[in-house]
Amino acid sequence: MKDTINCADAAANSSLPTPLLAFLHLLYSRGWPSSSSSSCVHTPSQLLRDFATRELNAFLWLSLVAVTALLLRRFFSIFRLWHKAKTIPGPPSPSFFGHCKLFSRQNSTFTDVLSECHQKCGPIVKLWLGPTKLLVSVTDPALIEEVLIKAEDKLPFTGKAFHLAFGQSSLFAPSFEKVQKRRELLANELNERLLKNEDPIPMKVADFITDKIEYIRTKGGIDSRLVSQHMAFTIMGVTFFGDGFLASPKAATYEELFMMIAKDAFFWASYNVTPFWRRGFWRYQRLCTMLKCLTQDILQHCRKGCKLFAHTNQDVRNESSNKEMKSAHGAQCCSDDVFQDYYFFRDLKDQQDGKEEPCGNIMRMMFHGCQTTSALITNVLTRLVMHLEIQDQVYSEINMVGRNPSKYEHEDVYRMPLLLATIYESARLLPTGPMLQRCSMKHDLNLATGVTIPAGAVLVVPVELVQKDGFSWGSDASDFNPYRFLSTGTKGSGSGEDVSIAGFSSFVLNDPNENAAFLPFGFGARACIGQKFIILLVASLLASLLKKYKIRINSDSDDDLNTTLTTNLLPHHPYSRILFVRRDQ
Ligand code: HEM
Repeated sequence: MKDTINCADAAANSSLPTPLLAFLHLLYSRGWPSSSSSSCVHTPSQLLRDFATRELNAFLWLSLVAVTALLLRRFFSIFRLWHKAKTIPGPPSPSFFGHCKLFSRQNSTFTDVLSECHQKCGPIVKLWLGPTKLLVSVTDPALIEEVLIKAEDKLPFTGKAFHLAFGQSSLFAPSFEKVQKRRELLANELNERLLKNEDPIPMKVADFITDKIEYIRTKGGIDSRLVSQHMAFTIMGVTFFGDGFLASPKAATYEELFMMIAKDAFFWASYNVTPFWRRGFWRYQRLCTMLKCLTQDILQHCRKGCKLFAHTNQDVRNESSNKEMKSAHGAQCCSDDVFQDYYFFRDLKDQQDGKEEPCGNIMRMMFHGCQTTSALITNVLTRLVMHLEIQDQVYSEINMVGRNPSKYEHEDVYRMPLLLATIYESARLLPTGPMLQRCSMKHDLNLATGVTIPAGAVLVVPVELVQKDGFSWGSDASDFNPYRFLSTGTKGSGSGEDVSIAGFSSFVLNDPNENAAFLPFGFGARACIGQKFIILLVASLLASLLKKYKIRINSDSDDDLNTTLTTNLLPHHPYSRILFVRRDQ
């Protein structure tokens, strides 16, 4: 036939590119298309179309197989989760969507829901938060220890909040493997710092904070949350940036920016897909960028000592920073050598890989340290205001240790067991976070009791419940009683009466971590590494303050306090208006 030609010839006569020609020749020589052999009558374009169709079909088939395999895998893992979860007690999931009726009740918090479930089902319960989201809560101290040791990873959500705000870095990442090295380095650095410095809080820091309190005091009642925030920020700033932080004109702006970011960090991280389409998100990202620049600036400032102090930047200065500058005027600035001594991440910096955000770890530690320390100080101040008898006893104890009113060394702080016990007891009654969370994405967790927690389940320890459990803490578990952490030579735990009989010297502080139900700093592989460090710092700071001031309720808002006390709101809203009354007045 005239208009039909042999495939190979047709290809040869056409204007197709040489590599394609060679490819078609190859196909033809191998008998493709199979049906035609020597009597092939395809035109070159038909040949190409056939080829493209076959390729497309093959691609579609492969995609279908891959998607089906993925879906089957997902289906299998959900089925496995449901099947394995059967052995864990807990309320049934009433709907296909897994919604638990317990959550729809008004005014009940998540902790209330868990408390109810534990009362009904025992120390380990499951809760379905959706058809694929299984939460397992544990309240038995022995089980908690086992779970927190065995499960080392955290939920991806935790890392996401830090990542969105402070860029890529390894501290506080979900995977234990990623954080392990950094944790060790940081823990060594903190221990070294404790060994090297005799006084946990340098005198100039205590004086700086006292100046600040004096300044706010002239205005009347103090918001305990605000003053605690300033204290926490100053302690953390000096810890991570060195003494130069006290003189930094940008410190006040830095604090403000941190607080704004802290308010929204977990909200933006709660989106499964990063919400690029929300304008608020971009505003938040701009704040984060400003924070990163400011962190670098402050580091530079501290490195240069006083050189930057004279430099003014109208964009970032505001009225409060002016005041801060005035009160910081007396603070010494550090030289480069001293700065090297203080620069917390000097060792960690060398190990930083190229992908990590510069200063990412400092920002993470400032964020965590400021939030938790500020909450702890507010909590202790509130307890001292509510329990004036304990405040008086703590004051007597501080007086007995005596010495310089602004400066307490480690030794001195260890001789103040009641003050330390007051801090521990405050942290017990109101932990900074209501839950500890872990997960194991790859492997099931087999507990000694025979229960298996399937891979992918979220594990939580409701710290608030555990730390107020009568079984672990006795019949007065809900009361504020720092003496539970003290013992006298003759009997177990002490009491206020023992003070008048035997004096403070007869008290010994028990290690609170001996009680597996004491968890304000977590436990296990991911436990807080700052516990010892921060307790010493906060105790030393409070000793300096209590030596100078009585802390009292602001009489204008007595009614608020009474309401707080009588309605048991304290656990969720620590009392906020207090007065610092000078003892020498
Ligand atoms: C009152 C102050 C603080 C409280 C109440 C607190 C509490 C906590 C808690 C509950 C955890 C999680 C533990 C767990 O899941 O088992 C944690 C982790 C951590 N904390 Fe603190 N913390 C405080 C201060 C600090 C300070 C001052 C530092 C460092 C200087 C620090 C460094 C860390 C680190 C590095 C982690 C581990 C992060 C990880 O492995 O992902 N903390 N903290």
